Amino acid sequence: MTDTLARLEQTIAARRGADPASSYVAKLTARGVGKIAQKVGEEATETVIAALSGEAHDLVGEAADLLFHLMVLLGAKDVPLAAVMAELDRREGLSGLAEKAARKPD
Ligand SMILES: N=c1c2ncn([C@@H]3O[C@H](COP(=O)(O)OP(=O)(O)OP(=O)(O)O)[C@@H](O)[C@H]3O)c2ncn1[C@@H]1O[C@H](COP(=O)(O)O)[C@@H](O)[C@H]1O
Repeated sequence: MTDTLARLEQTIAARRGADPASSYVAKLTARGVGKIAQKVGEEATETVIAALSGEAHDLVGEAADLLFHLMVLLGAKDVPLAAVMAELDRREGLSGLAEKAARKPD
């Protein structure tokens, strides 16, 4: 799963400077961070709508669009996927500590 996102990160990095006529990543990147962020917002909204009123396969499609555009945004801001994964790992560790503390006898 993480491998898929890691491969996508590499593909996006490789395509960013390609010809916008042949690459959606290049075309979107050329329009700037504001446009990329706007696309993330739109895809997030479409994901919410699919979750509330669509079929499961609609949600899968919209979630894929959202993740893809989020990856383009991270790339445009030079934020590596590894940094996001590390933050999730850190939170997982925190939640483990909280669980241990809760289980600790008085
Ligand atoms: N995962 C995706 C992916 N998901 C969605 N999309 C594109 O995202 C676009 C979203 O469509 P929209 O109608 O929302 O956007 P739009 O038509 O540009 O309209 P605007 O809102 O921008 O005006 C479509 O053109 C989809 O093809 C993607 N384009 C590329 N990828 C990945 O990126 C790789 C590199 O793609 P290229 O840069 O095109 O080579 C591909 O091999 C894929 O792995």
